[in-house]
Amino acid sequence: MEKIKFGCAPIAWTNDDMPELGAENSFEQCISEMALAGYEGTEIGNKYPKDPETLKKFLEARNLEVASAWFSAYITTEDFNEVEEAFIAHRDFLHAMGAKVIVVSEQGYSIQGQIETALFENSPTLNGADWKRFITGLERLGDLANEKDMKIVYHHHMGTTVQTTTEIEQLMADTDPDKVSLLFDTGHLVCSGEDPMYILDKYFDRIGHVHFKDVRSDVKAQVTQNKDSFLSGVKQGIFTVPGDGMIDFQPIMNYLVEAGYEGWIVVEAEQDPSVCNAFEYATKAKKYIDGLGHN
Ligand SMILES: O=C1C[C@@H](O)[C@H](O)[C@@H](O)C1=O
Ligand SMILES: [Co+2]
Repeated sequence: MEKIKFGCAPIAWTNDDMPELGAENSFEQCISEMALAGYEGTEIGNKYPKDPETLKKFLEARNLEVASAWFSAYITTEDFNEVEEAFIAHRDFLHAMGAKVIVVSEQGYSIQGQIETALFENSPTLNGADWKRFITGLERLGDLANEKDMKIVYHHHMGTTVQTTTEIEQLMADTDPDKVSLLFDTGHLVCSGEDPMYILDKYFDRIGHVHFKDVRSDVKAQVTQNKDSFLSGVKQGIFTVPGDGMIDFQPIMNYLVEAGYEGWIVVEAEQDPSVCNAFEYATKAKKYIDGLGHN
């Protein structure tokens, strides 16, 4: 792995959590615009070809690599054999695409997809037995990733069982660093009211993947006050690209560079592309990031 590489997530073109957002944007438009905006890699969206050879053809023509892709785990609520089977298929696809890390998020009890559930009041907490089941299952997924010389990077996320600093600390304390790494997502930390520099400094050695997402403070206040859901918040524009919201990315980038981070930084800013054009915002984000200094 050579130092830092910059990728972009397709969620700004078409949102897989709400496919009506950006339904008009095609897969080819999405990857062509990412490449044109100056990115070297992409994560994977639902419109991407499922066959690795076909996908490689499209990406190689645009000089894009696959950084990773999200896996929704239901360790706490579903039969683990099924979780494992789905994970192996996902792992093998990413391995064939040359990715080194697998984004994992536990979605058992998650309120992330519930359009009517107030985001800032209903984040789930696991009881002791569920937490133990979660940790055991997650480490098993880590073993499966290691079989292919890959690692899982756990995505802390609004409205899920691992959202807050305390929950991240618990997860890090209870898992083997050789089996479970951390994904550092600036947008989710700040949206939740956490201090991203604290997490970055404390867990730098465990961070294997980075999502750069910014937060609009006025929309966050509105979503909190109106008791809106995560999805409703996204539609209203709670997230945006780095440099367009309340987060100061300079100290974050300085830390990553000075500490010698090697891996992907993926710009991931889900918002309504009919309001905030995905290409325009991806370009603006890349310019902002380049202005911070890196590599
Ligand atoms: O990494 C992510 C993937 C999305 O599906 C999710 O909802 C988004 O907020 C995110 O950070
Ligand atoms: Co993310």
